[in-house]
Amino acid sequence: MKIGCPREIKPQEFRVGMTPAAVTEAVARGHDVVVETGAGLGAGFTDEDYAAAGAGIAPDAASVFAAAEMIVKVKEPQAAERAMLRDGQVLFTYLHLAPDPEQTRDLLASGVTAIAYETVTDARGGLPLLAPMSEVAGRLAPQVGSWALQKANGGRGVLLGGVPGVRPANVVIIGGGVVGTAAARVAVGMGANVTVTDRSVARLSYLDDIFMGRLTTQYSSAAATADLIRTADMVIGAVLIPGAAAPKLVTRDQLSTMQPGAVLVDVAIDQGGCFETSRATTHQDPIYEVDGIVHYCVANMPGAVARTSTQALGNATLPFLLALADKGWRQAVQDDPHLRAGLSTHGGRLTSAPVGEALGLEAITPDRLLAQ
Ligand SMILES: NC(=O)C1=CN([C@@H]2O[C@H](COP(=O)(O)OP(=O)(O)OC[C@H]3O[C@@H](n4cnc5c(N)ncnc54)[C@H](O)[C@@H]3O)[C@@H](O)[C@H]2O)C=CC1
Ligand SMILES: CC(=O)C(=O)O
Ligand SMILES: [Mg+2]
Repeated sequence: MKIGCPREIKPQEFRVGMTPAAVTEAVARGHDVVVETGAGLGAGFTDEDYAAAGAGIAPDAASVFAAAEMIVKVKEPQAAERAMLRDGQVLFTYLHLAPDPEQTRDLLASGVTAIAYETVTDARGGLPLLAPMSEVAGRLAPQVGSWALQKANGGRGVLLGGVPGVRPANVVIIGGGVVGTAAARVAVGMGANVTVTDRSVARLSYLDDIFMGRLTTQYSSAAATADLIRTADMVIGAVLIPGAAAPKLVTRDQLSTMQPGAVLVDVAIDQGGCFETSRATTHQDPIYEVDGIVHYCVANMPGAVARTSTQALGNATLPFLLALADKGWRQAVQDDPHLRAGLSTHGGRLTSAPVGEALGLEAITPDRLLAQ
């Protein structure tokens, strides 16, 4: 198969869809890989590294999109990229369609077969292609939140760990999955007073076990959230209902109950955000204020540590990428129900029920599509 890897064009996105190591494996199995010139530079991989791995180097994105039967990317295709997709082509990347009607419309209009990293599943109920980036974003969340808490950035001027004789900051993490657990690890390590909430008692029990008393767990309810945010210095939004738009768990009215200069870090922004006042920001301009509360809502947080993230993402995507290239998308998703869970559009049809529900569009299941 001809595999194409373009340079990411989302602002300040330095990751790349394939590492030279992934290229080597694909080429060894008889596939052709074409990489856009400069695609890996942000992650520390040069054109020479890709050429040595066996890739062809293309001068621009248009040549990559024209040549490739499968496009491998990181972020959801931007409008200029969507215009280059076509029927019969496979797109393998993050999509986050539920909060994004324009992208959904364009993917359907193009006829592309789009497989979303973030809804591919594993045998233990996890999301193996989301997890590595959630590990990164979770670790970054207290780091960027503590920067936003600094006075010069609009925050309340509170040091996360406090100092002897002065209390540490209160950090509330809503959602104790991969992001929430990684955020808790770093926030606890920085000396904050951490509370994690979740709707899964089993998950809270796991967190209680592994943190051995170094954080507090709380069942997530509207009342518990209202109570916790009043005294919070930082609230990290880390909930997920796979494929669906994030539930809004803090309303605008509630901001006035919070301490002025407190910080909201909405990691769930890529699924639309879990605070009513969240809107996606970029690494260039990451924070804004609403009613005295600082919001950090960068939808591609892992792009900030592009080398680590590219390697972690590449490790996770490689087996799926090889299956798609070796077998073709239809056989690959037929053979693997976990990869099938990522199938989002094909030939102008939406194959994700949560996206259909979020956007009011008709969707059929991947199983029905394959049976036709
Ligand atoms: N902004 C960014 O750059 C990035 C964003 N993300 C996003 O972060 C979010 C979280 O991802 P993961 O941790 O991997 O998901 P996950 O599935 O591991 O964890 C989500 C947790 O939220 C819990 N939950 C669901 N509804 C809840 C509620 N009402 N209250 C409290 N908890 C609730 C679930 O029980 C689960 O434990 C996703 O939207 C993901 O796309 C992930 C990586 C990068
Ligand atoms: C998961 C995601 O949206 C990201 O890594 O950018
Ligand atoms: Mg998006």
